[in-house]
Amino acid sequence: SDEADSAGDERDITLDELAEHASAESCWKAIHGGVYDITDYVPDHPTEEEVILEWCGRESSEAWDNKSPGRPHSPAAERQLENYRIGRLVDDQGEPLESADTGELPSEEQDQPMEQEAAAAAPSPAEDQRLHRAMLGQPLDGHYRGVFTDRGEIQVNITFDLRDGHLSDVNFRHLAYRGVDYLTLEEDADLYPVMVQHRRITEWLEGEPLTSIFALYEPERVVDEVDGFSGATLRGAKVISAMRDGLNRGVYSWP
Ligand code: HEM
Repeated sequence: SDEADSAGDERDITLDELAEHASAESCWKAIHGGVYDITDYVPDHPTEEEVILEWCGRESSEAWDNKSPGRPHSPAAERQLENYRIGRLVDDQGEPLESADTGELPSEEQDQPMEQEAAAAAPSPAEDQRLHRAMLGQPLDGHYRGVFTDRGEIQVNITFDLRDGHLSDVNFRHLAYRGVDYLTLEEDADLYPVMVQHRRITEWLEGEPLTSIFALYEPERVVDEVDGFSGATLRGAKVISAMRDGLNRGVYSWP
């Protein structure tokens, strides 16, 4: 019967035999446990031939699953691939191999990358855009002023403009801590680098969406070390607080 014929066509193929078909004249690939003779398909593949030829004779599951990083081939491509199946990949003992590296079973293969992806995709608090939009609402375009005050001392007074939800002209009107006015520090002052770091914050925010202010909870994302002062010396939380104070007060003046 046909069924017996196609079952008979299914051969056990080792990595050594696979490796003998590594050219355009005879191009075999192993993908998730199957071996495919795609010699006739190569000219039809929708890329430069080199992209697909470099995998001839090799275990190619990684390449198949990542046309570009994270983008697998479509279900239509999978159906097409099955037309070229000639056997299954086995090790020297004749045991089926899911991929050349690990010999994992298909079910394990599928579970693991998804868990890893979910872990990698979970945003840190500084990255959670949905939460940030919920926290900020939809502020109007305009010019804003806000302050952060601690124990009676105004430490941060910041001004900024919003246009289409994006920041511009972010400036400190006042920046002080324990009686030291950072904005009037001389260049040779010990704390001058901290003022430089705060300036970098305002430069970094320029043109960014408003939600990006939350990145300042992790200031090392935003500023490098300056003369031995790390991002940790910055009080990003104060800047965030001052900006949110400005938003709460509402538009200070219209553009
Ligand atoms: C193993 C090495 C392979 C690599 C590195 C590779 C890479 C690519 C790339 C870069 C594209 C570009 C278009 C896009 O981004 O959608 C693509 C599309 C495509 N490839 Fe491959 N490919 C490989 C093998 C194959 C094989 C063996 C087949 C079928 C027998 C195939 C079928 C297709 C099809 C049908 C598309 C159109 C888009 C889709 O349906 O996903 N490819 N491939």
